[in-house]
Amino acid sequence: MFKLAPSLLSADYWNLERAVTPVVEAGAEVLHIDIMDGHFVPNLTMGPGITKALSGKTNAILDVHLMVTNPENFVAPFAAAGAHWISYHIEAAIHAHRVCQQIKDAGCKAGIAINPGTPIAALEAMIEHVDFVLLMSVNPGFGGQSFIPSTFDRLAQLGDLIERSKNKPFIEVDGGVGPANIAELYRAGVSVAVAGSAVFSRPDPAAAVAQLLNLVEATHE
Ligand SMILES: O=C(CO)[C@H](O)[C@H](O)COP(=O)(O)O
Repeated sequence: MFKLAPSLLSADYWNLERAVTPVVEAGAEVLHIDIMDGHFVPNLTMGPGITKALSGKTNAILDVHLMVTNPENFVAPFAAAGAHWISYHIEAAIHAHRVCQQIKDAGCKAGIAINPGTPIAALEAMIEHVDFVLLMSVNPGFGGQSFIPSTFDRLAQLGDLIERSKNKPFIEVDGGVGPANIAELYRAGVSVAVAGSAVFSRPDPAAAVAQLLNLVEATHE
């Protein structure tokens, strides 16, 4: 089942409740929470406090994307704060297998994220272990960037890798997702699409969610 994951990076931090409630009511089942450390990526965002503030206040899945070095230091605090899914970067994890196990032991789904410049083959050893792959379709660090078209080739490569694997992680795509590409991404095997500016920078975020979900739904007609 396809899920839309609005990214809080583009939400109104002044009143998160007012930002989040209508998009969840409009059908967004996942809230994507971007954690940036100013080191792995050149930007700073939030810590576990925001995740904790949302935990128990919404039915949405809390999807924490760690764009940090030393991800092993941040699994426990985000799991304790109420994260349901936690992803970390293959480029940042020296002990990728250990981090995956930490996430699962904490009771969360484990995702491995990969940057546009990293070969898909880098995921080979982890594909048997993770619950999902977070394929970046922009270079991480900022919202509102343009979707990188070669993501579609990479989706095909990732699909082949998953096909050869006994484990079947789902695919989440993040960056530059909007009305122009969401249906094609779904057809290419994406189960969860992150959308920041295409939801929260629109005048009516709930209507934007409905439009994006309808575009996916229309592929079944
Ligand atoms: O991880 C991210 C940036 O690193 C964001 O989740 C992503 O960029 C979403 O924003 P937009 O949909 O505006 O591209």
